[in-house]
Amino acid sequence: VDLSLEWLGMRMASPLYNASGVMCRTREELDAVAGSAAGALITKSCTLTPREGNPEPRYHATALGSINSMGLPNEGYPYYFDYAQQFDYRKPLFVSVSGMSLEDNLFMLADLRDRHLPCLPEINLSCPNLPGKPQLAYDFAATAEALEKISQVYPGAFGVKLPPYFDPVHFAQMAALLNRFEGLRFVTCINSVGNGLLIDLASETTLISPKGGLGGLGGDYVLPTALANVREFARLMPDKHVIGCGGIKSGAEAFMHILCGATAVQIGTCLHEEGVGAFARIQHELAELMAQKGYQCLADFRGRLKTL
Ligand SMILES: CC(C)(C)CCc1c(C(=O)O)[nH]c(=O)[nH]c1=O
Repeated sequence: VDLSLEWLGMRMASPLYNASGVMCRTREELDAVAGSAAGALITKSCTLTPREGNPEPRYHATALGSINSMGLPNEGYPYYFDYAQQFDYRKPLFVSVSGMSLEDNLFMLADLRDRHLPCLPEINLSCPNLPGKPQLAYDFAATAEALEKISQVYPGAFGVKLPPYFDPVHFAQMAALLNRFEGLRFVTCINSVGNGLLIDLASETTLISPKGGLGGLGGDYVLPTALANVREFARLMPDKHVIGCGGIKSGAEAFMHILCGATAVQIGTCLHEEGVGAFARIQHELAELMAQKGYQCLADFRGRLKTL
């Protein structure tokens, strides 16, 4: 069974890598992912200057997944761009960018452009918007304007990290918008399902501190939403790659994401809970599943989900 893939001029020995935000804030964490069975790695979303992030507890895992309101804790963009400068590129490296404003995003992307590095940016469209406005990716006009300016500043291939959508009209509007940008070569679906609330029954208290306990959901909680977003955007944007993220904890969910059209898949909650050993385990389970089904390579089943 062959788990390798080639896309956008990059070769990956395995379709699995980390979701931005997990196991990727420090160079030690990034090196652990790079030294694991992961096929690639991506950095924590960075901002212009270092950020402490929100007060703890800001992450909590349950039997069904996780909730987080980290608040973009990161070392500042030069830390990650310097990591990308010294990286050996034996596997692809992506840098996640999530400026606190469009100006910050443009400034960081111009710096990345001028470094002429082999890494590709994944621009986090869940980044904050103007006060009183929803996150950028839920404000279509603002997203269009941002992508226009980003495309002018950054000539190379780039991708975007999308929050989940839940309405067919939103899938259609977002895909039509994203299809206008040639330089936008991939979308990563999905970011955490926003503003959930989990409660500790004994203490009658929220599980995390920030935002009155509201936080982004990951894990089993989000698999159906992640699969729907991957399948809809892969269908609506046939010329772009879709990277699947959300609810992957075994070969089965990795298989399902690829069946929905994902080129590669990212692991978040499961990686946070299990550590980098999850990559080899999930990879083995995926290979087993493919062998049982008689598939030799990922292209044998990618995007082949059947409907009734
Ligand atoms: C939610 C933001 C803080 C605006 C962006 C960073 C981020 C975070 C975070 O740093 O809280 N958590 C997520 O699950 N997804 C994200 O994109």
